[in-house]
Amino acid sequence: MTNVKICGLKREEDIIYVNKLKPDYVGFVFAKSSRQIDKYRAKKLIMGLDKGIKKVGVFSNHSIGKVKEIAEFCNLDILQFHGDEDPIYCNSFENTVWKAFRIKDGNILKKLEEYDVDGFLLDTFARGTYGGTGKSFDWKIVSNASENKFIILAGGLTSENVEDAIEIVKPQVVDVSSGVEVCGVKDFEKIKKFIKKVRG
Ligand SMILES: O=C(O)c1ccccc1NCC(=O)[C@H](O)[C@H](O)COP(=O)(O)O
Repeated sequence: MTNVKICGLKREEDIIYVNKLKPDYVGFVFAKSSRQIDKYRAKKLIMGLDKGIKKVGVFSNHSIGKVKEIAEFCNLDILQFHGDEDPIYCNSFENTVWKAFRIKDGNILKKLEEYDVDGFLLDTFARGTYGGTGKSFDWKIVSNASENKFIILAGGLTSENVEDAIEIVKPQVVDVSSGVEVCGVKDFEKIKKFIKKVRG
């Protein structure tokens, strides 16, 4: 079964939505973004979150000390590194680590082999931004990646395309942000439809 991550929660309403709809993971963005929140807001939201939902912190080129401080303060389960973090950086934490790779073409696949992390998040390359673009990439490039790696597929997923994406990539997790938003905020019906399409 493919698990679901809903990324970029910011509001109390978002927590109410996910507590009802029960994705497997939710993401809090500490990277620079319109979805960025600080550790105090994240902790407040996490206190109201259903205990069965795993909490992912999204970082981008933060110092190791800063990540550890936020992870402990917010009691994060998973650290997702969306910037230019190298393998040594990624192995500096006790938590589960997912490293994001932004796909432009097949050349990036060699890069994955340099990392010994718990999950490989495959997202779309877009110049000048690290994630949350709402743009998808050619999934055929990574169609074999989940044979020997834990793959989180991201980038422009929606309730309309997620079934095709799962069929081609067979990821362990699908990750969505823009595709479940209306006017920049999370939308209950869109999240519901997305999860229904993934779980059947
Ligand atoms: O979501 C952001 O704004 C963001 C900004 C900077 C780094 C990472 C970010 N998001 C990480 C995620 O896990 C997103 O869910 C993923 O990039 C997919 O986003 P989308 O294409 O909007 O579904």
